[in-house]
Amino acid sequence: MSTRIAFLGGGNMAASLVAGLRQAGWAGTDILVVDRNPDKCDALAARHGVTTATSIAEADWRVDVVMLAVKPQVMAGAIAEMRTALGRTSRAPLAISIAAGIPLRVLATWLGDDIECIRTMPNTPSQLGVGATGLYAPPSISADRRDLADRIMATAGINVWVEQEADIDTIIATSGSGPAYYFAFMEAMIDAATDMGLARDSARQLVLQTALGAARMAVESGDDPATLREKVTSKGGTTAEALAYFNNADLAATVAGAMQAAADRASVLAQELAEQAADTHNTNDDR
Ligand SMILES: NC(=O)c1ccc[n+]([C@@H]2O[C@H](COP(=O)([O-])OP(=O)(O)OC[C@H]3O[C@@H](n4cnc5c(N)ncnc54)[C@H](O)[C@@H]3O)[C@@H](O)[C@H]2O)c1
Ligand code: PRO
Repeated sequence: MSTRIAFLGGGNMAASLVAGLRQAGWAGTDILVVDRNPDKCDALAARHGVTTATSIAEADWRVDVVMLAVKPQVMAGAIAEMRTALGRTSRAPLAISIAAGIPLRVLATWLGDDIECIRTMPNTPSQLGVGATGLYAPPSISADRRDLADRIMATAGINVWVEQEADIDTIIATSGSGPAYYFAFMEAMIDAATDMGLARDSARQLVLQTALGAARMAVESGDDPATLREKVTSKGGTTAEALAYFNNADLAATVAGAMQAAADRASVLAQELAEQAADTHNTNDDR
């Protein structure tokens, strides 16, 4: 029997995952996207043949899996609406969160006792099937449900399971936000080559193909990145000059600092949402 998946939120990341699922052969009719923005729904329906709904209340929630794919700041409200629409169904779907910075203990207060949740952190290259996803499931989740989450996220690229939830914050800082770091580096190189005299389009082609070539070598050659770097670097040559400049500017410390800032932001977000969840709980208790 087919597995029906709903996306709560049909934005950038959901669109990437839907593309990965469709490319892997998942039937469009088994995918429901619920997004209040009709343009997002229309675009996904036209491109991938998925079913869509612009209202959480009116969507058909008879699904096996719900991907929690709205922004962290609006997740509580969206889940509350979904919960009402779901009612106390006899067959609660598995929830898979892709949200940054919402711990499972907070999601549990929003989802209720009967909906189990697995936490994941995918990235946007999922849309090409070359994504990287980190996953964490609490010990209470069955092997079958873990396998289901693994099968779904594997349509997006590689999966890396972690044993403790705290590692998800490091994954956010590594592969979740990571594509943006590489894009920023590409932008800087294109600008520099253009400033140095190349036509922008030539600079763009050279920079992008170099990024693709370097990534493919790092993945496919069997050599580690340090060895590959050494193979480009002639003694007393041009690459050595550029790398010395990076070293003087402490590139490694800059990268480490940026990644720590991303992970710290995830914990701050988690703290804020935990406080918000506790406030809501207390307010409900006071009624
Ligand atoms: N973009 C990334 O690279 C990335 C990577 C990993 C994880 N994430 C996580 O994915 C989630 C979504 O991020 P995104 O970048 O796709 O955001 P986005 O803004 O592109 O998408 C969110 C979508 O949710 C919809 N939405 C908001 N409130 C809604 C509601 N009440 N009912 C129905 N739809 C509603 C919006 O219309 C929007 O289309 C976030 O939690 C983020 O942390 C994003
Ligand atoms: N994009 C989301 C953010 O910037 C989560 C990781 C990538 O918060």
